[in-house]
Amino acid sequence: MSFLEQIINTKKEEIKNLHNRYSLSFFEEQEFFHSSTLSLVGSLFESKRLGLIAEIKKASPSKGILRADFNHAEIAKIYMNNKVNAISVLTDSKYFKGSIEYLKEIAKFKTVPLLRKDFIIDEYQIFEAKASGADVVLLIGEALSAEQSDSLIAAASECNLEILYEIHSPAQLDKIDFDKIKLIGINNRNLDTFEVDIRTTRLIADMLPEGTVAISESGINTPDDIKIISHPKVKGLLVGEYFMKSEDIDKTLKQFINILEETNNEN
Ligand SMILES: O=C(O)c1ccccc1NCC(=O)[C@H](O)[C@H](O)COP(=O)(O)O
Repeated sequence: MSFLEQIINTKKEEIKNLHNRYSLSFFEEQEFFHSSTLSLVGSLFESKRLGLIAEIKKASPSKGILRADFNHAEIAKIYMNNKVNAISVLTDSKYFKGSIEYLKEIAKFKTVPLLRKDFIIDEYQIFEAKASGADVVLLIGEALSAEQSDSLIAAASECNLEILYEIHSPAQLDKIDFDKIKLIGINNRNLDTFEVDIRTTRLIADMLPEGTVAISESGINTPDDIKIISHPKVKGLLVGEYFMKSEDIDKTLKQFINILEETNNEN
């Protein structure tokens, strides 16, 4: 069984519990379910530099615990104070030590769009995301059939949530309905082997149709990485581990944003 299949099996169990515990009306009764959302796409287009989605990620399956003194709310405040374009909140508990509660708490003081980062395979997870204050949901192409994709896209649209549709190989492009999907996450990490190759971004960005915007995800640390990723269709980066491992997240983030601004001025 591949690692992704293993995660999806865990999700199926979690979703059974979610269905048993909550009715759809429970989500509809939550305050966030009816509040307006913040636009990641809008933020990327308004940005004068390459966009940045900074991730809140306590642990990863490939590296284990990334940050011992982890405090989701403090990290979120640092990200917001530095005006990142969005915050990605890992809500998977088993493999990433995340929580949907982190998303709910951060949403109470959000000033930038929040991405629910999880392995979404069921509409209930979309309704839960909206009820917890998310603005964007991640859909992972490799984890979904065409039918599942269609119903999740419809549910996200019903909830007024934007979609970041993630792929990590050119073969996964064939499944995408580009009339509905405009924001593509190109994951430089192979989800089964955990291998990272940041050249994946340009390889796939070259194949995207006009009107599509890409975010490069995973394994991004240095100014050289940013240069290798640079491509007209790539409007943003998603960075987790690099910030999580920093002794001083605020300082590291400021330096990173300076590099993004300098890179922009050079182009
Ligand atoms: O992070 C992992 O090890 C991982 C393993 C298997 C599936 C997904 C995984 N990560 C999810 C992500 O996409 C990353 O958290 C995100 O792109 C940030 O990557 P990084 O900057 O390398 O932390």
